[in-house]
Amino acid sequence: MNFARVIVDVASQNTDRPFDYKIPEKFQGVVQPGIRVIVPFGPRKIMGYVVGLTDESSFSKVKNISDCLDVTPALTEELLQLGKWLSHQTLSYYISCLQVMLPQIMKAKYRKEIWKMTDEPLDSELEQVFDGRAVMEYEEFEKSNVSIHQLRKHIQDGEVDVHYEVKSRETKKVTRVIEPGVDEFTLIETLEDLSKQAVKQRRIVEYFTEHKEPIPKKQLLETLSTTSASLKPLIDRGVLKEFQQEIFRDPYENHHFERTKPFALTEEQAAAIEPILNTIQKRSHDVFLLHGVTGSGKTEVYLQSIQQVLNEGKEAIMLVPEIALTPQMVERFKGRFGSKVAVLHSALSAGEKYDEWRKIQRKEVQVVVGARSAIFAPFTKLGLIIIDEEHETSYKQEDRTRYHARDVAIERAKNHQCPVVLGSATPALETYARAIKGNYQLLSLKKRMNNAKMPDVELVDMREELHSGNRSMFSLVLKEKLEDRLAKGEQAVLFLNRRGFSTFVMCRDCGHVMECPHCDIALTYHRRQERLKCHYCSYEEAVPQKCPECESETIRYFGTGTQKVEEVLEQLIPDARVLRMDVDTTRRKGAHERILNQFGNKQADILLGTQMIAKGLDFGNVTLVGVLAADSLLNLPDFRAAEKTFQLITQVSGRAGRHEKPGEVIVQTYTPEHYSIELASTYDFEAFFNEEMKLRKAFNYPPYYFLTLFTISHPNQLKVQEVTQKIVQFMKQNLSEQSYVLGPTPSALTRINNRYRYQCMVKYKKEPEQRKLVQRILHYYEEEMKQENGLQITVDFQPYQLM
Ligand SMILES: Nc1ncnc2c1ncn2[C@@H]1O[C@H](COP(=O)(O)OP(=O)(O)OP(=O)(O)O)[C@@H](O)[C@H]1O
Ligand SMILES: [Zn+2]
Ligand SMILES: [Zn+2]
Repeated sequence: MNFARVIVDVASQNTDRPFDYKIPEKFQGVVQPGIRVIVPFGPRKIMGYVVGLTDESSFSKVKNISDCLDVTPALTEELLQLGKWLSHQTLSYYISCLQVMLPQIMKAKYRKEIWKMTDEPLDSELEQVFDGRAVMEYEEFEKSNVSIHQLRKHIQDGEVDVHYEVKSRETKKVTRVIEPGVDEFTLIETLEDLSKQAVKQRRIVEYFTEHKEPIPKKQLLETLSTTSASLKPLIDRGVLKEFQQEIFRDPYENHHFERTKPFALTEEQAAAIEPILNTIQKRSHDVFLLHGVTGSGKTEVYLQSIQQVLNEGKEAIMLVPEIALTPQMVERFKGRFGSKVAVLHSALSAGEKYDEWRKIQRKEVQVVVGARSAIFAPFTKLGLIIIDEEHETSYKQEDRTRYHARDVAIERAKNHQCPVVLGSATPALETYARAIKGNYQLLSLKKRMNNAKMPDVELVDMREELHSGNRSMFSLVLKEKLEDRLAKGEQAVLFLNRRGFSTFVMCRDCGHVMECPHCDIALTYHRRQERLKCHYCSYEEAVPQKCPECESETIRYFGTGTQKVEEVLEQLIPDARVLRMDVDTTRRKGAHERILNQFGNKQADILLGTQMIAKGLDFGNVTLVGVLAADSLLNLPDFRAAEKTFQLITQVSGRAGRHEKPGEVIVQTYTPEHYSIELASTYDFEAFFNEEMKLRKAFNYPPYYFLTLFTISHPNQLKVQEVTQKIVQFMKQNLSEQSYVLGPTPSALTRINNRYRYQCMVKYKKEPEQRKLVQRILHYYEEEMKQENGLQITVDFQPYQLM
């Protein structure tokens, strides 16, 4: 093959196709689909992905590939195909889809430099900037007063040139390793030949008569307390070999994982796992929904399914939501499968992530446990994909390539002819509807382990609490129960939902709320620094002493943060030992784990936290769960608000009474009559599903209709309105009668970072031509979207964030 087809690292409509490059002699055989190369492109050199090889090119002037960045393909043939599919699904550039599948660190880094091409001094200030050097960073020129016209003139005169350097960022950590270079007998012979004085050499050879495996040089020298000087003659004689070996940064290096054995499955578990195991053995594709109440032993079903896959010599991907990827969770998989497991999640450093990814690529592991992007693990013999807590919206990527891991999982499983298992106690409405229709196979676990009861849920009406004179954020019952557990030496979990909930500052006299001057949104009060911050742009200011509107001094903080709850709790129950777990207390590496360990070791009575504690926790001594403000999600402008509320209450309640001791849940709410709260308190998923489906049907929402959301933004409000209006009209004209095109509507977050935001929402059942229409729109506005701070149009074919 003489030519390679390359997707270049430039995300634009014009470059969204393969370019042909000639494969120079020296790279023949090395260049193959999936490897990363460096190619000339216009005046510069950039990175690209080889997606195919061909003997002939229809272009007359074809440039050479400059360099290869990989020896082993970074992307498998299947992933190259998947990238194509992804780019069609999400209407993103192929290059963006290829990059989303690889660790961040493998993206190229570009450096722009200016090279002086003459020995004569330049007749401008640029000469001073060069300061006697032949090469300088482009940035230095930008910082100087030399104009771009001046630079251009020098370039035209051939006196300077602008170079683009491509750097690959990944670094492999290597170490020098020693191993025997001869067989055991020769080693023994050598030992006999060595003079008695060569004590150190003798010791080394002796060591290797007993140890055949390679050992890091440093470790060898330390173990035998010797030096390189004694090693060298042995290496020179060929008795020992020294070489470089790649070592992996293992984030779990210092952990000891207790090996676990499979449990004997309960009757329910056995019935649920059987069809999964059958499908694995038959090597066919199917999608299962494992609907199991919290604590019903879903994880054990996953573990034993994976075991089956390994027995078949195949590989498995296990997806877990980022916040549930706790050390406890990792331990369950490492404990069962040991070093066969790689872990991919965002808390790892870029280097660690790359190393975990390399273990997969080098076939050193057969199981990957990870968050969303682990769905792209470069396995070639996939036998199973599991998505735990499948309803979690974090499986949807919210920028650039807006993919949903569930869709990608199903696509990959089709490619590999293997099953997908979606698991949840509260499946997404869309998923459950498909399972009922028979598109997915429904498997149920209705009972908790050991037939433990689901904890009783008591709803506390906070309005009544207020009427009876209790102004605290803790109801009397909750306070009493907390004290009761404390007395018994049992533990409690307190959950505060912070999504859509924040501490804002308001004037009690005139009602003025402190807002961000760039975004139409209230500023959040940060107590530690006594500052107000915007969570959408980086704006911040000091807390004012007086109201900027009416000069009153009665400025007050509203809303509830975990810090605030902690303080109140300290006054309410001074003896309680409280651990707080939220973004603030878990920022440091390992903090998450430390807090959970402390709680597990009973060094605290109460674990207070946000979303982070809603999932995956499995502590037997927890017998009480309190939900402080159950309705905070309900008021969001989102048609999934009720669904999210139901899911969250169910998940949190599931943390209590998981082992021998029975559990209890207190849910504080201002709207106990809301069906999502009422039905969550009786664990009635079916009833909730039916109720919610009625509403979705009435308002034409998923799963009855599909949605497409356009978000248009620009600094000028009139401009945004005008463009949105045009898009609405265009879609109305071209879509079928059965579809609804809504808009232009200001987004719930109408202004972010000084940009106005409007929406157009399309509700449809079947529009096979829709993507083409959207493409035409994007094409039409392409020029305007290229301008800095210009028009932005994002299109989401499966929107979860509607604000
Ligand atoms: N067959 C079994 N025999 C004995 N114990 C089991 C069995 N299966 C699971 N368990 C134990 O029961 C507890 C609950 O199981 P698990 O955590 O797997 O439930 P889950 O359905 O994944 O829960 P959640 O959705 O709430 O996270 C765990 O401590 C687990 O080790
Ligand atoms: Zn005021
Ligand atoms: Zn802002």
